[in-house]
Amino acid sequence: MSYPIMLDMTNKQAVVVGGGKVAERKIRGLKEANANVVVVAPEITEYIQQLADEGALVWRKKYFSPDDVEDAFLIIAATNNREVNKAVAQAAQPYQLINVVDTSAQSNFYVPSIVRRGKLTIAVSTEGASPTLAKKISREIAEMYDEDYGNYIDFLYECRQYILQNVGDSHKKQQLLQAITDEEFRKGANWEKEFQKLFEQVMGE
Ligand SMILES: C[C@@]1(CC(=O)O)C2=NC(=C\c3[nH]c(c(CCC(=O)O)c3CC(=O)O)Cc3[nH]c(c(CC(=O)O)c3CCC(=O)O)/C=C3\N/C(=C\2)[C@@H](CCC(=O)O)[C@]3(C)CC(=O)O)/[C@H]1CCC(=O)O
Ligand SMILES: NC(=O)c1ccc[n+]([C@@H]2O[C@H](COP(=O)([O-])OP(=O)(O)OC[C@H]3O[C@@H](n4cnc5c(N)ncnc54)[C@H](O)[C@@H]3O)[C@@H](O)[C@H]2O)c1
Repeated sequence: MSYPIMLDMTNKQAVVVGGGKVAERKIRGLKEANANVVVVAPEITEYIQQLADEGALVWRKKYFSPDDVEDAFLIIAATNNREVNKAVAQAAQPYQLINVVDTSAQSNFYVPSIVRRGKLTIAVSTEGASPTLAKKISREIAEMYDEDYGNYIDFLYECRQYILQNVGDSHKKQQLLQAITDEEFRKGANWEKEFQKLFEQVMGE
């Protein structure tokens, strides 16, 4: 059984070996998470080229060599050559995060299928058993949580900060934190106003 975590990749170096369509998908995810991306490949897709042109990533136009991953926090081996991918895995130190896209046994993490709604991230993984099913399930979940959830989560964040700062009584704190996540509350037309009402009510009790 794997241990699921959310990684803060801000300003951390991610080295992606290979520049094809699988590498591209991983790079999209890494860029979304503000990683410093380095791509090592003799050839890259149009999209990766575009990012390189914009200076949004560093392209080392070359075949892989072990020194490419020396400074990496996270490594993805995504070439179409199993032997090269294996060499990348072997170059990784035990303390580096490594994902080999064609041999999960050489990886120490999998990339899940995700749904994002602002600060809400839902990750689905089958631990490599069926990436297709993981994708299917995450598409089903995407239907359940519409785009507006992003705004709602931002609002919850603000509310929670306010509650933590202003409410000492742990029971009332709990009551408020619970109430703002009620389905009924979320469906309300004016969250701010409803929260104010709720706050006064609970604090007045
Ligand atoms: C979720 C997602 C995330 C992402 O990549 O961003 C992801 N694969 C996705 C799609 C996808 N991958 C494949 C197909 C074609 C159909 C099929 O074969 O089923 C499709 C479907 C499609 O493309 O539509 C083929 C495939 N994938 C792997 C192998 C090798 C192997 O199994 O050994 C092969 C066979 C290669 C071959 O021989 O051709 C391995 C892995 N793929 C994983 C992740 C990790 C485990 C995920 C999990 O926990 O289940 C793992 C172990 C390693 C890793 O890459 O981290 C992403 C969906 C993104 C989305 O939501 O849109
Ligand atoms: N994990 C996944 O989600 C997933 C999904 C589909 C396929 N795959 C596997 O991923 C592999 C890659 O698929 P793809 O469609 O991206 O392939 P692709 O042919 O589009 O791209 C291969 C890339 O590897 C580069 N490359 C080849 N030799 C290299 C070397 N020695 N050093 C550096 N770069 C090198 C090429 O220049 C190219 O950019 C496939 O072999 C397949 O087994 C994984």
